[in-house]
Amino acid sequence: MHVLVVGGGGTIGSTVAYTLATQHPSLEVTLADPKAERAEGHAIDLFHSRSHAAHAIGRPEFEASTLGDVSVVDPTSSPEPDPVEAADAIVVTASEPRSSDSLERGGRLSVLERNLEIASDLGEWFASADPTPTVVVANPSDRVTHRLWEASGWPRGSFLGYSLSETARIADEIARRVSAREPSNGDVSPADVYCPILGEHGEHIVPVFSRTTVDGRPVEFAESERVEILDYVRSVPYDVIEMRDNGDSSRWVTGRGISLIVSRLLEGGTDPDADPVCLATPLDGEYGLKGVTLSVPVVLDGDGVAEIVEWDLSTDERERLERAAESIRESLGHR
Ligand SMILES: NC(=O)c1ccc[n+]([C@@H]2O[C@H](COP(=O)([O-])OP(=O)(O)OC[C@H]3O[C@@H](n4cnc5c(N)ncnc54)[C@H](O)[C@@H]3O)[C@@H](O)[C@H]2O)c1
Ligand SMILES: O=C(O)C[C@H](O)C(=O)O
Repeated sequence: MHVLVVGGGGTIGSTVAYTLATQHPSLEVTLADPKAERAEGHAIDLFHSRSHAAHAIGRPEFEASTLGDVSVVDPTSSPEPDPVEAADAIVVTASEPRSSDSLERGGRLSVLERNLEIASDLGEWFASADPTPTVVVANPSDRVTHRLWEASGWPRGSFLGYSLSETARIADEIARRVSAREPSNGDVSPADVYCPILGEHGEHIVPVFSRTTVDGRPVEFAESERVEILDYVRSVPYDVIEMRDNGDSSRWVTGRGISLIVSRLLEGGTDPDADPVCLATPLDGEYGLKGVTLSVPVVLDGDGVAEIVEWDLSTDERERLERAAESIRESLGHR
């Protein structure tokens, strides 16, 4: 199996590559980045990190003969053989560098114009290869996913815009709040919280409070609490950036979430009886929306989105989803 990480010399791309390479020692990983030397620095380090584990430290983690390679290509030099053709899954983290405008809430939109141009170029590159499931991380991820889909000519189900970190963030905040309500019951773990999030990866997130559970039981929040929960989810990635000297965004939760999605794609999809996962995919009438890409519940197979699941939403959730769609359409110039 082969994964291509486009933007693999950067923070998120190299973190995804590390996570995948250590989880799947035989996986071939290619890092595509115009900063090829920087990518090569990651590739050498990554290869050492995975080959390390074949040596006996008490016992080897895997058989040395199954070790996969980590390689680098410069996408601007028409690499042959084409790594897009070789890939079983692609991750796109290619992005304009973070600017001073991107350091606060709403900052994802500051790289819109340049990242749409990058997406158009990548789409042209991808177009000559067979459709391959592609997880899009570069921000603003829903708009970039939409542009990449349009430019590639691949089926819409090939594209999955990544927005899942918000699910981890909201679970953490809900666990804290529910624990504080009844301290005598002990702490609730975020692992016991289920709160899917639809909509935009940005200010227009739509937490589905009507389906939220703690330990499998429905949980209610007053409107004032919902506002505070939303505020936390929107702000915390920017607090993380600031705490890390405005250098990198949330590489660990993002790297882990993307690696989980890629792992499921390589295994042939999600379990049919598991909860759907919320990822951005181009819509064609689902939820009454067309010509826009935003996060909705999806079931995965080995090619990408096998099915978009249409949940019954509350009136407030539906209106918020429509507002998210409007905001995305507007910034793409689609009215
Ligand atoms: N969706 C999410 O949840 C989420 C989370 C974190 C970061 N992000 C976004 O992911 C993107 C990457 O973040 P980062 O911190 O890794 O940035 P980064 O600047 O460290 O890395 C971006 C990399 O893309 C490369 N690149 C630029 N143009 C390219 C092209 N045409 N082809 C291939 N590579 C190209 C750059 O050389 C650089 O190495 C940003 O847009 C960021 O906002 C999204
Ligand atoms: O890169 C960012 O601006 C933040 C990122 O989208 C995140 O959710 O961590």
